Amino acid sequence: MSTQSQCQRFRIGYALAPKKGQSLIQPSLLTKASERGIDLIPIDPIKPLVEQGPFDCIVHKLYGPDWTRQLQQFSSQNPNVPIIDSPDSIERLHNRISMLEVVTQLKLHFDNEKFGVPNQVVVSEMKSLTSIEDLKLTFPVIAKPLVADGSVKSHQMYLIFDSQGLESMTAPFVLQEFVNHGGFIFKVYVAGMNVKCVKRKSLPDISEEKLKSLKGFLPFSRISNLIDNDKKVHDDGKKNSQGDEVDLESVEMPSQSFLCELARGMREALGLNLFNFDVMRDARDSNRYLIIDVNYFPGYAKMPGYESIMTDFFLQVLHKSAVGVTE
Ligand SMILES: Nc1ncnc2c1ncn2[C@@H]1O[C@H](COP(=O)(O)OP(=O)(O)OP(=O)(O)O)[C@@H](O)[C@H]1O
Ligand SMILES: O=P(O)(O)O[C@H]1[C@H](OP(=O)(O)O)[C@@H](OP(=O)(O)O)[C@@H](O)[C@@H](O)[C@@H]1OP(=O)(O)O
Ligand SMILES: [Mg+2]
Ligand SMILES: [Mg+2]
Repeated sequence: MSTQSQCQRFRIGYALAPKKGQSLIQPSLLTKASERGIDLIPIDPIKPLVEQGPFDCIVHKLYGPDWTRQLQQFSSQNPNVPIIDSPDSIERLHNRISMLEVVTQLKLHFDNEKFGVPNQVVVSEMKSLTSIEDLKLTFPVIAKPLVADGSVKSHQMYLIFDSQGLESMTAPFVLQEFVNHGGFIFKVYVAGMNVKCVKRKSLPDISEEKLKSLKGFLPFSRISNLIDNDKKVHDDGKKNSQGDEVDLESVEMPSQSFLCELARGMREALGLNLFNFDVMRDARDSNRYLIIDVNYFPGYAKMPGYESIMTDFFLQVLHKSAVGVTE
């Protein structure tokens, strides 16, 4: 998109929790957006949205019936102003089953790559829990909260090694098979048509040998949320299952065309513009990719060059909206 002429400026309102606003709306983003004709304006969630503005677009990551009502009222008075994204579409990512169902329903085919999700089941109540074999899973498994609503507890997980560990859990939770994947994951950030893949540290592989010595369960949370500054994946044993240290730098990225096509499919199926998804490369088959998590409006500021990517996205939305109006 060319730089906007000085006379034509766009106003994008953003409604974010204070901590999120501070991490995303950095001076570098404000400057980049302004240079390209966009003013990013904070929305006060306490005041009526319809009394704020005018806006050419709204981006948000707030939840709750009152905020949804505010968005509906604003949309009814401003039907041509894009709301990024619709609360109904976002809601699908707040459940760890529905967030991945979309992936299993994608009708995409690639020459080399295979993709899917790990085997998983919902345990709604402990009394229905029988054996791991009945669940058609094998240890180790990961217990993840069924609800992924952004609360701290929605990121609290447990690596489970045996039936004793399983019986220690509190339902409801999703039980997902643990797949060895080399101690790193790919985090694929999507902002409209813009797709950016980064590498992050992950749980280390668990060899059959090591599994024999592991008992009960091991709690963990948000291990892939931080950026590895030294580009190395360090696990507790400092070695992956092959016995050598994993160097993120040496990890080969999946093909960009595969990721872009996967992102396009998810974007259309989810009806969302702003999300990322975590992808593991199966340690047993380097062409097999497993999607394990989809997050709404993630931490884009951790993405290299996020200022240009976000501004490109904003301009694409504004252009589409302007063309839509004249059509
Ligand atoms: N099925 C799996 N097999 C192996 N490792 C896994 C699996 N699922 C999750 N992990 C590891 O646990 C980490 C956290 O899992 P997940 O991404 O589902 O949690 P989250 O709290 O939603 O994370 P985020 O901060 O990305 O939202 C993953 O990044 C990966 O390192
Ligand atoms: O800041 P937020 O509350 O949006 O936290 C999001 C967090 O971004 P940040 O921690 O860098 O900000 C994201 O990390 P990356 O995937 O980008 O690594 C991811 O963990 C999301 O799941 C979180 O959203 P939530 O699931 O909790 O709603
Ligand atoms: Mg994740
Ligand atoms: Mg997540």
